[in-house]
Amino acid sequence: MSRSPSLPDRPRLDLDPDMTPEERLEALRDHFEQIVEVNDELESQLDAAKDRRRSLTDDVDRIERENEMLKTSSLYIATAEEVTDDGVIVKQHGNNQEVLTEVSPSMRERLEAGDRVAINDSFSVKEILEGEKDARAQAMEVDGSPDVTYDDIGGLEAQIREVREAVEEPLINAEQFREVGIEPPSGVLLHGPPGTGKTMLAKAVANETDATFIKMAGSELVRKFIGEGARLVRDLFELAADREPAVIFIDEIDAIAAKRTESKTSGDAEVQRTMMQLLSEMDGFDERGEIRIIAATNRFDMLDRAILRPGRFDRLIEVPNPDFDGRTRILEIHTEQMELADTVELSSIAGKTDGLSGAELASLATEAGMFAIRDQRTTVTEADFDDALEKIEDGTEGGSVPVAFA
Ligand SMILES: Nc1ncnc2c1ncn2[C@@H]1O[C@H](COP(=O)(O)OP(=O)(O)OP(=O)(O)O)[C@@H](O)[C@H]1O
Repeated sequence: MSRSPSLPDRPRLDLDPDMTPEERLEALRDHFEQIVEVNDELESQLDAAKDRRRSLTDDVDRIERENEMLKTSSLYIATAEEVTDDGVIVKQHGNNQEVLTEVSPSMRERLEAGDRVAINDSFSVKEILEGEKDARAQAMEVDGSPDVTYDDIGGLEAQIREVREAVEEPLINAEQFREVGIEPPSGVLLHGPPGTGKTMLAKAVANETDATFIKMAGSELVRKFIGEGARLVRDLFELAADREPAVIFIDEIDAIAAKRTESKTSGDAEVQRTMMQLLSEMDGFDERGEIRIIAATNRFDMLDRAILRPGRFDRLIEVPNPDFDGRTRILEIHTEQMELADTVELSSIAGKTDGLSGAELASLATEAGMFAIRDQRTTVTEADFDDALEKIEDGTEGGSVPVAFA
């Protein structure tokens, strides 16, 4: 810090009684000039001091802001790896940095190895993230033996054929692919409107190949597990390797693989990291063994084309809303267990339901059953289907899409 400049000496007036009036006048003039000089000097010192005060005030404001930011600054997510006598070893997510840190005795009592914790810049454990212990379990749906079969899927014969060829064959006849010397498609992307059977297709392939079905929803990765997307994608592939043969199903992939937008918010950076992790997992996937990847989207137009390059999601399968035959078959499937009146013509209902998805047709069947129950009947009539259709159409017009009962 610079020292304050010293004050100028106060001018002295020495008047000798023996002085002539002229000499006295001269001395007074000199004294006056000295006073003016000192005054100028003091004024310039005052200006400098004011400048300095302004700059110090700016510094104080800046430090106060920084202090405020530090007090409210983000915490990082880490896993407590080991609780030792010397402290706790935590591993920060994202950069995998491991540090030994101290915790308060009360926190230490509650902390167990494997807990997810929030740490600050100096790695102090600020919080134990209860209930979120196993993000991996929450973010992924693992089904060792899904019970959906191809027969449960209506109206998607061509899509079933393509999925079988792209996913099932390479899993069952891996050796044959090697002998012929061709690479099976890396990933399959199912795209089409919501509720058309994309998830069912992925589950049916896993069922048919006795593979574990592992589902992860892209939207959840970016909404619920902020800051952990990339790690969870890595975990997903690790889990699939542990459980092979496995079918990885990434639903709503558009949430992590949308075209890059102009904005550069931290949220975008995080989504970007998650997508890069997915791409790198897929690119390093030659030695993957018996793992196949299926992704699904309702927003094909939004996808970043990088994920469609060869070696990534290079087999595109469109899964549209069902046509007339498809709707008839879906209605057959979903009314199989229902007591229908002999007069019910499913083809007639299919004729009235153009534009409805498989999920909406499933919902229609359930709603029709509800109308019969309300009327205390055990047999469902075509009028029940008409009432149900009206209700579903009202719901759709109001903006809410009916929920399908799987
Ligand atoms: N083609 C179909 N055949 C029979 N049932 C179907 C069909 N499509 C959808 N359904 C019914 O709708 C439910 C939801 O379908 P599914 O989850 O497979 O759709 P999705 O295309 O994955 O939807 P989203 O894009 O919203 O995730 C299924 O459990 C089933 O009851």
